[in-house]
Amino acid sequence: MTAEQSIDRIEAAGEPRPQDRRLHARGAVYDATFVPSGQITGMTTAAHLTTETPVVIRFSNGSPKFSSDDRGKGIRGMSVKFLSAEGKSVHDLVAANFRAFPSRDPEGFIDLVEALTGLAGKSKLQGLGKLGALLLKHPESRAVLKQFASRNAPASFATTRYDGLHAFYLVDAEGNRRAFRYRLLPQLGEIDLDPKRAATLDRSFLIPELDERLSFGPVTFTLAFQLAEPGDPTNDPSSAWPEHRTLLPAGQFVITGRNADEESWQRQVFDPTRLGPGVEVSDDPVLGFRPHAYGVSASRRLSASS
Ligand code: HEM
Repeated sequence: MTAEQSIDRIEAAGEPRPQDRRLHARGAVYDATFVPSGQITGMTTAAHLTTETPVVIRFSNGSPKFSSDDRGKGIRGMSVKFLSAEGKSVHDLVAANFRAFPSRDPEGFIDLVEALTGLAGKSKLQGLGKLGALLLKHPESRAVLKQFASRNAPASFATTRYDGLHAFYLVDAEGNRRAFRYRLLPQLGEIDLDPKRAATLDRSFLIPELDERLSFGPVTFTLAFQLAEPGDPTNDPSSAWPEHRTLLPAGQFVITGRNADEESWQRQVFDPTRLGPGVEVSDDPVLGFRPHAYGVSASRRLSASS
Protein backbone atom coordinates (compact mmCIF):
# COMPACT_ATOMS: atom_id res chain seq x y z
CA MET A 1 0.00 0.00 0.00
CA THR A 2 1.39 3.40 -0.96
CA ALA A 3 0.76 6.61 1.01
CA GLU A 4 -1.55 7.78 -1.83
CA GLN A 5 -3.56 4.55 -1.56
CA SER A 6 -3.85 4.88 2.23
CA ILE A 7 -5.32 8.38 1.86
CA ASP A 8 -7.63 7.23 -0.97
CA ARG A 9 -8.98 4.54 1.37
CA ILE A 10 -9.42 6.97 4.31
CA GLU A 11 -11.26 9.40 1.99
CA ALA A 12 -13.56 6.65 0.69
CA ALA A 13 -14.38 5.45 4.22
CA GLY A 14 -14.53 8.74 6.13
CA GLU A 15 -15.50 11.32 3.50
CA PRO A 16 -13.54 14.27 4.94
CA ARG A 17 -14.21 17.75 3.52
CA PRO A 18 -11.62 18.51 0.78
CA GLN A 19 -10.02 21.37 2.78
CA ASP A 20 -9.57 19.34 6.00
CA ARG A 21 -6.96 16.93 7.38
CA ARG A 22 -7.90 13.40 6.25
CA LEU A 23 -7.87 12.40 9.95
CA HIS A 24 -8.06 14.68 13.00
CA ALA A 25 -10.08 17.17 10.93
CA ARG A 26 -11.34 19.44 13.73
CA GLY A 27 -8.74 20.92 16.06
CA ALA A 28 -7.52 24.14 17.66
CA VAL A 29 -4.03 25.56 18.24
CA TYR A 30 -2.73 26.89 21.57
CA ASP A 31 0.38 28.68 22.88
CA ALA A 32 2.52 27.00 25.50
CA THR A 33 5.98 26.91 27.04
CA PHE A 34 8.06 23.79 27.61
CA VAL A 35 9.72 23.91 31.04
CA PRO A 36 12.41 21.19 31.33
CA SER A 37 12.74 19.08 34.47
CA GLY A 38 16.54 18.78 34.30
CA GLN A 39 16.19 14.97 34.53
CA ILE A 40 17.28 14.16 30.97
CA THR A 41 20.18 16.62 30.76
CA GLY A 42 23.21 14.56 29.72
CA MET A 43 21.06 11.93 27.94
CA THR A 44 20.54 14.06 24.81
CA THR A 45 22.14 16.96 22.99
CA ALA A 46 18.62 18.32 22.23
CA ALA A 47 18.70 21.90 23.52
CA HIS A 48 14.94 22.31 23.04
CA LEU A 49 14.32 19.43 25.52
CA THR A 50 16.72 20.72 28.14
CA THR A 51 16.06 24.49 28.11
CA GLU A 52 12.82 26.51 28.27
CA THR A 53 11.33 26.56 24.75
CA PRO A 54 8.18 28.08 23.18
CA VAL A 55 5.78 25.57 21.62
CA VAL A 56 2.41 25.48 19.88
CA ILE A 57 -0.01 22.63 20.58
CA ARG A 58 -2.90 21.39 18.41
CA PHE A 59 -5.66 19.38 20.13
CA SER A 60 -7.97 17.44 17.83
CA ASN A 61 -10.81 14.97 17.44
CA GLY A 62 -9.36 12.08 15.38
CA SER A 63 -12.34 11.69 13.08
CA PRO A 64 -12.03 12.49 9.35
CA LYS A 65 -15.31 14.42 9.71
CA PHE A 66 -15.09 18.07 10.72
CA SER A 67 -18.59 17.69 12.22
CA SER A 68 -17.59 14.69 14.42
CA ASP A 69 -19.25 14.20 17.81
CA ASP A 70 -16.97 14.90 20.81
CA ARG A 71 -19.44 13.12 23.10
CA GLY A 72 -18.68 9.73 21.51
CA LYS A 73 -15.80 7.35 22.18
CA GLY A 74 -12.95 7.71 19.76
CA ILE A 75 -9.54 9.15 19.09
CA ARG A 76 -8.35 12.47 20.49
CA GLY A 77 -4.97 13.92 19.51
CA MET A 78 -2.36 16.24 20.98
CA SER A 79 0.40 17.50 18.66
CA VAL A 80 3.27 19.69 19.78
CA LYS A 81 5.71 21.87 17.81
CA PHE A 82 8.88 23.01 19.58
CA LEU A 83 9.84 26.36 18.07
CA SER A 84 13.14 28.12 17.50
CA ALA A 85 13.63 31.72 18.65
CA GLU A 86 12.59 32.73 15.10
CA GLY A 87 9.33 30.74 15.40
CA LYS A 88 10.38 27.87 13.09
CA SER A 89 9.52 24.18 13.77
CA VAL A 90 12.39 22.36 15.47
CA HIS A 91 10.73 19.12 16.63
CA ASP A 92 7.17 17.71 16.57
CA LEU A 93 5.41 15.29 18.92
CA VAL A 94 2.21 13.69 17.60
CA ALA A 95 0.31 11.62 20.16
CA ALA A 96 -3.15 10.16 20.71
CA ASN A 97 -5.25 8.56 23.46
CA PHE A 98 -4.27 4.99 22.51
CA ARG A 99 -2.09 2.93 24.90
CA ALA A 100 -0.74 0.87 21.99
CA PHE A 101 -1.24 1.23 18.24
CA PRO A 102 -3.89 -1.11 16.80
CA SER A 103 -1.52 -2.61 14.26
CA ARG A 104 2.14 -3.35 13.64
CA ASP A 105 1.90 -2.15 10.03
CA PRO A 106 0.15 0.72 8.19
CA GLU A 107 -2.28 -1.64 6.39
CA GLY A 108 -3.84 -2.80 9.69
CA PHE A 109 -4.49 0.81 10.73
CA ILE A 110 -6.29 1.62 7.47
CA ASP A 111 -8.36 -1.59 7.84
CA LEU A 112 -9.37 -0.35 11.32
CA VAL A 113 -10.26 3.15 10.07
CA GLU A 114 -12.45 1.50 7.43
CA ALA A 115 -14.11 -0.81 9.97
CA LEU A 116 -14.77 1.97 12.51
CA THR A 117 -15.94 4.69 10.11
CA GLY A 118 -18.11 2.07 8.36
CA LEU A 119 -19.96 1.31 11.61
CA ALA A 120 -22.10 4.45 11.49
CA GLY A 121 -25.33 3.85 9.62
CA LYS A 122 -24.87 0.04 9.63
CA SER A 123 -27.03 -2.41 11.56
CA LYS A 124 -25.49 -3.77 14.79
CA LEU A 125 -25.02 -7.17 13.12
CA GLN A 126 -23.25 -5.72 10.07
CA GLY A 127 -21.07 -3.59 12.36
CA LEU A 128 -20.08 -6.55 14.52
CA GLY A 129 -19.36 -8.60 11.36
CA LYS A 130 -16.94 -5.93 10.13
CA LEU A 131 -15.13 -5.78 13.47
CA GLY A 132 -15.00 -9.59 13.70
CA ALA A 133 -13.38 -9.80 10.26
CA LEU A 134 -10.84 -7.15 11.29
CA LEU A 135 -9.88 -9.04 14.45
CA LEU A 136 -9.34 -12.27 12.50
CA LYS A 137 -6.97 -10.44 10.14
CA HIS A 138 -5.29 -8.29 12.84
CA PRO A 139 -5.50 -10.01 16.24
CA GLU A 140 -3.10 -7.36 17.61
CA SER A 141 -5.98 -4.79 17.33
CA ARG A 142 -7.87 -6.57 20.13
CA ALA A 143 -6.11 -4.77 23.02
CA VAL A 144 -6.79 -1.29 21.64
CA LEU A 145 -10.43 -2.03 20.85
CA LYS A 146 -10.88 -3.48 24.33
CA GLN A 147 -9.36 -0.34 25.86
CA PHE A 148 -11.74 1.87 23.89
CA ALA A 149 -14.77 -0.25 24.75
CA SER A 150 -13.93 0.00 28.46
CA ARG A 151 -13.72 3.83 28.60
CA ASN A 152 -16.15 6.67 28.01
CA ALA A 153 -15.14 9.63 25.85
CA PRO A 154 -12.70 12.07 27.50
CA ALA A 155 -14.36 14.87 29.50
CA SER A 156 -11.82 17.45 28.30
CA PHE A 157 -8.71 17.70 26.12
CA ALA A 158 -7.07 18.72 29.42
CA THR A 159 -7.98 15.44 31.18
CA THR A 160 -6.74 13.01 28.51
CA ARG A 161 -3.46 11.09 28.35
CA TYR A 162 -1.82 11.01 24.93
CA ASP A 163 0.89 8.48 23.90
CA GLY A 164 3.46 8.78 21.08
CA LEU A 165 3.61 4.95 20.77
CA HIS A 166 6.70 4.69 18.56
CA ALA A 167 10.23 4.16 19.82
CA PHE A 168 12.79 6.93 19.30
CA TYR A 169 16.38 7.31 20.49
CA LEU A 170 17.87 9.94 22.77
CA VAL A 171 21.45 10.58 21.62
CA ASP A 172 24.04 12.06 24.00
CA ALA A 173 27.23 14.04 23.26
CA GLU A 174 29.28 10.79 22.98
CA GLY A 175 26.81 9.33 20.45
CA ASN A 176 25.27 6.82 22.94
CA ARG A 177 21.68 5.94 21.93
CA ARG A 178 18.91 5.11 24.40
CA ALA A 179 15.46 3.92 23.14
CA PHE A 180 12.37 5.62 24.60
CA ARG A 181 8.67 6.22 23.99
CA TYR A 182 6.93 9.45 24.99
CA ARG A 183 3.67 10.21 26.79
CA LEU A 184 1.84 13.45 27.54
CA LEU A 185 0.26 13.18 30.99
CA PRO A 186 -2.42 15.66 32.13
CA GLN A 187 -1.64 17.29 35.49
CA LEU A 188 -5.38 17.13 36.25
CA GLY A 189 -5.40 13.34 35.81
CA GLU A 190 -7.54 11.36 33.40
CA ILE A 191 -11.26 12.08 33.59
CA ASP A 192 -13.88 10.49 31.35
CA LEU A 193 -17.20 12.03 30.39
CA ASP A 194 -20.18 11.14 32.54
CA PRO A 195 -22.82 9.84 30.08
CA LYS A 196 -25.58 11.86 31.84
CA ARG A 197 -23.52 15.04 31.44
CA ALA A 198 -22.72 14.14 27.83
CA ALA A 199 -26.41 14.48 26.98
CA THR A 200 -26.31 18.15 28.04
CA LEU A 201 -23.26 19.06 25.94
CA ASP A 202 -22.82 20.35 22.42
CA ARG A 203 -21.43 17.81 19.89
CA SER A 204 -18.32 19.99 19.45
CA PHE A 205 -17.85 20.94 23.13
CA LEU A 206 -14.15 20.09 23.53
CA ILE A 207 -12.54 23.24 22.06
CA PRO A 208 -14.86 25.75 23.84
CA GLU A 209 -14.41 23.73 27.05
CA LEU A 210 -10.60 24.12 26.85
CA ASP A 211 -10.88 27.81 25.92
CA GLU A 212 -13.05 28.46 28.97
CA ARG A 213 -10.76 26.45 31.27
CA LEU A 214 -7.77 28.51 30.06
CA SER A 215 -9.58 31.75 30.85
CA PHE A 216 -9.15 30.77 34.55
CA GLY A 217 -5.44 29.83 34.28
CA PRO A 218 -2.87 27.61 32.52
CA VAL A 219 -3.31 23.89 31.81
CA THR A 220 -0.26 21.68 32.33
CA PHE A 221 0.94 18.37 30.86
CA THR A 222 4.07 16.39 31.79
CA LEU A 223 6.19 15.07 28.93
CA ALA A 224 7.38 11.67 30.20
CA PHE A 225 9.87 9.31 28.55
CA GLN A 226 9.50 5.56 29.08
CA LEU A 227 12.98 4.02 28.77
CA ALA A 228 13.40 0.66 27.00
CA GLU A 229 15.29 -2.29 28.41
CA PRO A 230 17.08 -4.88 26.29
CA GLY A 231 14.56 -6.96 24.33
CA ASP A 232 11.79 -4.31 24.25
CA PRO A 233 10.69 -4.06 20.60
CA THR A 234 11.46 -0.77 18.85
CA ASN A 235 9.71 -1.74 15.61
CA ASP A 236 6.24 -2.71 16.86
CA PRO A 237 3.93 0.07 18.10
CA SER A 238 1.18 -2.50 18.81
CA SER A 239 3.27 -3.98 21.61
CA ALA A 240 3.33 -1.89 24.81
CA TRP A 241 6.51 -2.08 26.90
CA PRO A 242 6.02 -3.30 30.49
CA GLU A 243 4.54 -0.61 32.74
CA HIS A 244 7.33 -1.01 35.32
CA ARG A 245 9.93 0.42 32.90
CA THR A 246 11.55 3.66 34.13
CA LEU A 247 9.37 6.70 33.35
CA LEU A 248 11.35 9.96 33.38
CA PRO A 249 9.65 13.35 33.41
CA ALA A 250 11.43 15.38 30.72
CA GLY A 251 9.51 18.56 31.55
CA GLN A 252 6.13 20.26 31.50
CA PHE A 253 4.03 21.99 28.87
CA VAL A 254 2.30 25.01 30.35
CA ILE A 255 -0.55 25.97 28.02
CA THR A 256 -1.75 29.55 28.30
CA GLY A 257 -4.34 30.26 25.59
CA ARG A 258 -5.39 30.21 21.91
CA ASN A 259 -2.68 31.06 19.37
CA ALA A 260 -3.16 34.37 17.54
CA ASP A 261 -1.89 33.01 14.20
CA GLU A 262 -4.03 29.89 14.24
CA GLU A 263 -4.84 29.76 10.52
CA SER A 264 -1.21 29.43 9.52
CA TRP A 265 -0.48 26.66 12.09
CA GLN A 266 -3.60 24.76 10.98
CA ARG A 267 -2.14 24.62 7.46
CA GLN A 268 1.13 23.07 8.68
CA VAL A 269 1.90 19.39 9.13
CA PHE A 270 2.72 18.04 12.60
CA ASP A 271 5.16 15.31 11.56
CA PRO A 272 6.28 12.72 14.17
CA THR A 273 9.59 12.26 12.29
CA ARG A 274 10.52 15.96 12.48
CA LEU A 275 13.16 15.67 15.22
CA GLY A 276 15.75 18.11 16.45
CA PRO A 277 19.38 17.10 16.97
CA GLY A 278 19.82 14.69 19.89
CA VAL A 279 16.76 12.56 19.01
CA GLU A 280 16.55 9.90 16.25
CA VAL A 281 13.83 7.72 14.70
CA SER A 282 13.65 3.95 15.30
CA ASP A 283 13.09 1.17 12.76
CA ASP A 284 9.28 1.21 13.29
CA PRO A 285 7.62 0.78 9.85
CA VAL A 286 4.45 2.64 10.95
CA LEU A 287 6.56 5.64 11.98
CA GLY A 288 8.39 5.49 8.63
CA PHE A 289 5.06 5.50 6.74
CA ARG A 290 3.41 8.40 8.57
CA PRO A 291 5.25 11.40 7.04
CA HIS A 292 4.37 10.15 3.54
CA ALA A 293 0.67 9.78 4.39
CA TYR A 294 0.62 13.16 6.18
CA GLY A 295 2.31 14.76 3.15
CA VAL A 296 -0.38 13.41 0.78
CA SER A 297 -3.16 14.56 3.13
CA ALA A 298 -1.55 18.02 3.43
CA SER A 299 -1.03 18.50 -0.30
CA ARG A 300 -4.68 17.55 -1.00
CA ARG A 301 -6.15 19.76 1.76
CA LEU A 302 -3.92 22.74 0.92
CA SER A 303 -4.68 22.58 -2.80
CA ALA A 304 -8.44 22.45 -1.94
CA SER A 305 -8.25 25.48 0.37
CA SER A 306 -5.99 27.76 -1.71
C1 HEM B 1 -0.08 4.22 9.38
C2 HEM B 1 -0.36 4.98 10.42
C3 HEM B 1 -1.04 6.31 10.36
C4 HEM B 1 -1.64 6.95 9.30
C5 HEM B 1 -1.81 6.45 7.87
C6 HEM B 1 -2.13 8.22 9.79
C7 HEM B 1 -2.79 9.18 9.03
C8 HEM B 1 -3.00 10.50 9.41
C9 HEM B 1 -3.34 11.59 8.52
C10 HEM B 1 -3.60 11.45 7.04
C11 HEM B 1 -3.40 12.74 9.26
C12 HEM B 1 -3.69 14.17 8.77
C13 HEM B 1 -2.34 14.83 8.42
C14 HEM B 1 -2.45 16.24 7.87
O1 HEM B 1 -3.24 16.50 6.95
O2 HEM B 1 -1.68 17.14 8.35
C15 HEM B 1 -3.12 12.36 10.63
C16 HEM B 1 -3.09 13.22 11.69
C17 HEM B 1 -2.84 12.83 12.98
N1 HEM B 1 -2.48 11.57 13.43
FE1 HEM B 1 -2.13 9.97 12.29
N2 HEM B 1 -1.81 8.35 11.12
C18 HEM B 1 -1.15 7.20 11.51
C19 HEM B 1 -0.66 6.91 12.77
C20 HEM B 1 -0.83 7.69 13.87
C21 HEM B 1 -0.36 7.38 15.21
C22 HEM B 1 0.48 6.16 15.58
C23 HEM B 1 -0.74 8.41 16.02
C24 HEM B 1 -0.51 8.60 17.48
C25 HEM B 1 0.53 8.16 18.11
C26 HEM B 1 -1.45 9.38 15.19
C27 HEM B 1 -1.97 10.57 15.63
C28 HEM B 1 -2.34 11.61 14.80
C29 HEM B 1 -2.63 12.96 15.27
C30 HEM B 1 -2.61 13.45 16.72
C31 HEM B 1 -2.93 13.72 14.14
C32 HEM B 1 -3.28 15.22 14.09
C33 HEM B 1 -2.00 15.99 13.79
C34 HEM B 1 -2.27 17.48 13.79
O3 HEM B 1 -2.75 17.99 14.82
O4 HEM B 1 -1.98 18.13 12.76
N3 HEM B 1 -1.48 8.91 13.90
N4 HEM B 1 -2.87 10.99 10.70
